[in-house]
Amino acid sequence: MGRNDYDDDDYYDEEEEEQREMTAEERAQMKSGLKATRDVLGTVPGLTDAEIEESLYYYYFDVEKTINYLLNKYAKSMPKKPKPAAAPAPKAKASTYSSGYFAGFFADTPWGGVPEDRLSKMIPPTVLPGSTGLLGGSSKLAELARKRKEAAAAKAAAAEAAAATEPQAQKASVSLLSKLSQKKSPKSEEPRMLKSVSPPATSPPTASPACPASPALPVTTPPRTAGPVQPVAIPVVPVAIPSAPGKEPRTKEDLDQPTLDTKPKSAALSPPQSPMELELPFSTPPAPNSFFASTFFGGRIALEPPNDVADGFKLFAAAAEKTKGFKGPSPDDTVQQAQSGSKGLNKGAPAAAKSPDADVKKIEKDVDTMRIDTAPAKDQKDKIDVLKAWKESTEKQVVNFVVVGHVDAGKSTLMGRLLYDTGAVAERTLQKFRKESEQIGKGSFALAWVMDSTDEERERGVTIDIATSHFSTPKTHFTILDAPGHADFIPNMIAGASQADFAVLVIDSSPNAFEAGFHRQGQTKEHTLLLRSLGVKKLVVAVNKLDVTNWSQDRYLEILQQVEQFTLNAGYRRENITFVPLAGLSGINVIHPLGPDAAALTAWYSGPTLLEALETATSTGEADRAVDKPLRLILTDVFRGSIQNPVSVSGRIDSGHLQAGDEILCIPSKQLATIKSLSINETPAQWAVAGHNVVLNLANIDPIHLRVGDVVCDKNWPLEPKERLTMKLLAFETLLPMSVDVHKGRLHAPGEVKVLLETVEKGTGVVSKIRPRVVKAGELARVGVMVQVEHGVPIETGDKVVLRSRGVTVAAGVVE
Ligand SMILES: Nc1nc2c(ncn2[C@@H]2O[C@H](COP(=O)(O)OP(=O)(O)OP(=O)(O)O)[C@@H](O)[C@H]2O)c(=O)[nH]1
Repeated sequence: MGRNDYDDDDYYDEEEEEQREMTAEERAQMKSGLKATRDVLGTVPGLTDAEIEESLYYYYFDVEKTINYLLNKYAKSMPKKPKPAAAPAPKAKASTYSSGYFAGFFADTPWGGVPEDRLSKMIPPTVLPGSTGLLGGSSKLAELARKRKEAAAAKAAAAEAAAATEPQAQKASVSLLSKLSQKKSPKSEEPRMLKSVSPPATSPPTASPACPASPALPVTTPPRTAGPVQPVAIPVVPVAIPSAPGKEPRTKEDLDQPTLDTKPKSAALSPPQSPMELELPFSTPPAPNSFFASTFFGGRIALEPPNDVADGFKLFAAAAEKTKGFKGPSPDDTVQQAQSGSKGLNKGAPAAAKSPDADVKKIEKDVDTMRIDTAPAKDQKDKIDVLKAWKESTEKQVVNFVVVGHVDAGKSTLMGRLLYDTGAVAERTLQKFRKESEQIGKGSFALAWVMDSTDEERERGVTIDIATSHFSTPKTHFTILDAPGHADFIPNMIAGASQADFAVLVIDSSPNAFEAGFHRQGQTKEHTLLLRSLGVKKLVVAVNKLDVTNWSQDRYLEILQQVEQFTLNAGYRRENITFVPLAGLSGINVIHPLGPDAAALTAWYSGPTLLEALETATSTGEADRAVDKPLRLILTDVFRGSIQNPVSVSGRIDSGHLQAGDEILCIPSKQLATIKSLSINETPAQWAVAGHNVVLNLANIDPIHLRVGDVVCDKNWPLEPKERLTMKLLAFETLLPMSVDVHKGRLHAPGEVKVLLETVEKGTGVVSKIRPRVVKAGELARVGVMVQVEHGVPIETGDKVVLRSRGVTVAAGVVE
């Protein structure tokens, strides 16, 4: 067995673990942890240093968890006034994840090397009230969210008024959380975070650190009376769009709050404002910087190592959770379920999902239909030489791109403009939206509505999937991938990015807006980095809203320099990045550079328009396509095309090619099917190659064998479904043996990080530690992941996979 292999018994050896000597690093951690714990707890009768050390060891030197545990254990003997827990968290030791740490992880990714002055503070995408747009909610969604928010606020106000007049009624209606906020007795001022998680019932158990005996977190239990919020306990519900109504967006100060803050977070303890919040025991609390963000920026600002108090809560949450899977649906499961349950999604749900009480006539009809659902596979001699046909083809090339950027950067408006100016949207439609948007005093959103209006997704009320819009030029058929919605942002983005040839990064150049999107709580950097780690190599950077700066060349260059430096450090090659100054609202330099209004721009700019940049990114994209590799197509939908086509599937061909009459293999069901006919972007076709978005009408297969996320492949080059994956990955968060969601494009499966095989040194690839107990954020490692899906998942060597846990991206890497 190779050193990277693992099997069912491959857990840590408890005895061996207990007997082994501590390393120098561990001894140092022990020393600083002991001091930090004592600093917070002070002298507690009966609490010895040995016990603190034992607890620290058990909790992987995590000070916060240790304190949590000891506080609970010695609650009774604690002095009345414990040391203010709001005191600054024990200073993390200097991070080893300095800039340049990640160099070499992605072959062409010079991670790090970010100059000091460019170091920035990043946060996960913020849920801003009413925020809208691509990868962040459409304008219509914003409207929906706003209305919901208003309704919720009105309801809350009414409840408050009623409560003021009738205390008894208040008592009955007020939620547990509001009770908590009312009980702000001195006692409740005790360090709440410290009490947030129940430690093991007795003394630190001697169970294997890999399989802590601590109980699983009470996933569904509401907080106890004096208990704090449990940020990790509740799955994200996609419809819980706004943060606490009326609450200001998070400030930098919020984010800088030490975790040991004794003050209850107002978002967590304020009375619920809506029925949704009554269900959820907390509003999204201000989160500390994610390690994902910290990892990439190598900054001093947020790079506490995992044993630091500030991140200990998260680590404890992960460790305390049973490694045998989530107790209920994982956050990403919740998102997926919400998506699947939405009206209209997966129009043709597999027959297996139908009720057994289906109408007999319907069954007969289906049987009849199945009779025509047979198609002979083509003889070899009838086959088209697809590669030859493709090379000789004068057909338009087909290209997908995903649009990202900070909230309000103007993504929807810009894409609306593109659709309108290229003729994909009729003048009449725009007029209609102008009128409608003006009626609600938001005339400037008309173009953004164009973007939303082109897809039936918005008809469903909530955009629940990746929406697509199309436009064409004489040479190219473009598909815009739009994955709106905040709560399900990352899974959708993973799916969107996995289908994209390149990305358009939209930047708001107006004063302070660029800085907000790029430096502070902005999403610009996080989007860009996540895209890169998902394999997107090309960027078109749209420096938008330059009209606001009077087409200032200086402003354009200032932005260009900063973004260029950042993207190069993030692993993009200079030749794959194109900057375009423009204004989506007026349309200057989107597809037309000229005109009287453009004089201020053309005075100093003679580069490409946005459309030209898209075409250029496209042509370089062709070379990347694996047209002559084995066929791989991940299903994005399974549906009933028509009576003649009872089983249809859609997706983008990742590699290889296919043609009508081909016999294909569906994985993981391992069922063969025949392609009766196909279409590319709704146009009937005889063949298709990598990069094409196709609908395949299948014969000789029961739809019960087909699921979204399955892979269609060449029967002669089958893909073996895997239950165990060995991954080389970059950890964005502390990684332990823990439950995770495994994402590859649309594929989404529950799994478990089963064994940490080794950590690997940057650049050199030399193994730095075998069987580490944890992989810290920022470390490169090889890990074994077990997928908890019958028959395994269609993932193969070389695939890029993202691991998420409790709605947070914890690692991304390549399957070995
Ligand atoms: N002056 C000016 N304003 C613009 C331009 N493009 C967009 N805007 C305005 O910026 C605001 C936000 O535009 P959206 O297109 O909704 O931005 P978005 O990035 O899609 O927003 P989210 O979906 O919230 O992320 C709207 O009021 C637009 O009218 C532009 O080129 N110039």
